[in-house]
Amino acid sequence: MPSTVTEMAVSLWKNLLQTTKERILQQRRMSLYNGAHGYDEELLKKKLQQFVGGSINLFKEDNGIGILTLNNPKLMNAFTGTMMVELQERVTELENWKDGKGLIIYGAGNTFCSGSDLNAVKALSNSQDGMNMCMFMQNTLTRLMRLPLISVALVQGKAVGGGAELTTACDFRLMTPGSEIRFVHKHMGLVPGWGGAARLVRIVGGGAALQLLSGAAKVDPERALHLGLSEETLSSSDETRALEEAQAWLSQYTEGPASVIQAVKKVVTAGRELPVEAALRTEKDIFGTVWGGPANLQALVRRPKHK
Ligand SMILES: CC[C@H](C(=O)O)C(=O)SCCNC(=O)CCNC(=O)[C@H](O)C(C)(C)COP(=O)(O)OP(=O)(O)OC[C@H]1O[C@@H](n2cnc3c(N)ncnc32)[C@H](O)[C@@H]1OP(=O)(O)O
Repeated sequence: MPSTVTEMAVSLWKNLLQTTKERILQQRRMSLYNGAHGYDEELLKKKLQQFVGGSINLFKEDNGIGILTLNNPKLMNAFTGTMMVELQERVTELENWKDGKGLIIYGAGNTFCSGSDLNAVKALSNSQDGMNMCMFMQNTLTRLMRLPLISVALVQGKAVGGGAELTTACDFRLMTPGSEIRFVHKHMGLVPGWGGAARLVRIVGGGAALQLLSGAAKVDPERALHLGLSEETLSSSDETRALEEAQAWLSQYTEGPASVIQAVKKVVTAGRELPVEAALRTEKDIFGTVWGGPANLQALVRRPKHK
């Protein structure tokens, strides 16, 4: 039990900080869909587990950058059922990564991802399974988008269908020479269902999104840059070199303590997603987690000049 007034104040402040952190974490994890939407996640997961193959691998580097690999190169890294479930597991792992600052998503074998595995999709083509898969992937990709990490999709080769949608769940896209992003859904008699349309409109605007979806056009690095869909065209399309380039690009934004980088991403997420008053209140809460924190106190001692 705290005895002095100072100890009580410190204990109160710690409790407040903890509650704020828990509330922010809870908001981030909150799923878009649950039982109230007719969504039965456990049932869907059982079905997805029947479509095996490939893997989603996560390597957490000491510098706070996570490397997430879509690994099913035989099928151009198409998402099998087990890969969908694994992606959800990796996102949970990333949500709990205290030292994380950044994330790079890329595909094995010099290509990004060709969407969902058409073999699985065929077997799940009834409307209830389709809706459940759509809700499952929207939940996962929304959580991915809201991770307190600065995320980059490294697009080599092709990002097609659901693969194109996945790139839009990242904060940034970097493309290698000769690569393409293509929303082919129209040619499959579909529209995006993994949240890709909603996110694309926010990235490139309504007009350009309409053109890309209705034209199912191949977007090369030059057009992607022009549209603001990609940040930069890397110089190498070699897997190892492109990954090094992407890491170097990302490091300019991830330098500094994890607590501060994570707070930066959280205020931007709030600004992107919430009405302005709610975003301001969230910003205040997040500010409270860094104000008077170790990085802030050290900076006050150092008194750096920002010339
Ligand atoms: C909401 C998401 C949405 C949904 O399903 O609901 C989607 O994701 S829709 C989009 C689904 N994806 C596709 O329709 C892609 C179909 N594939 C292709 O167009 C091409 O394969 C392409 C452009 C990705 C790559 O072409 P490339 O010439 O470079 O390679 P191959 O065609 O020879 O492909 C090698 C090998 O991979 C198999 N493959 C590729 N993508 C898929 C896929 N999505 N599912 C299953 N299998 C896939 C392809 O059939 C080849 O295998 P093979 O045994 O040699 O025929």
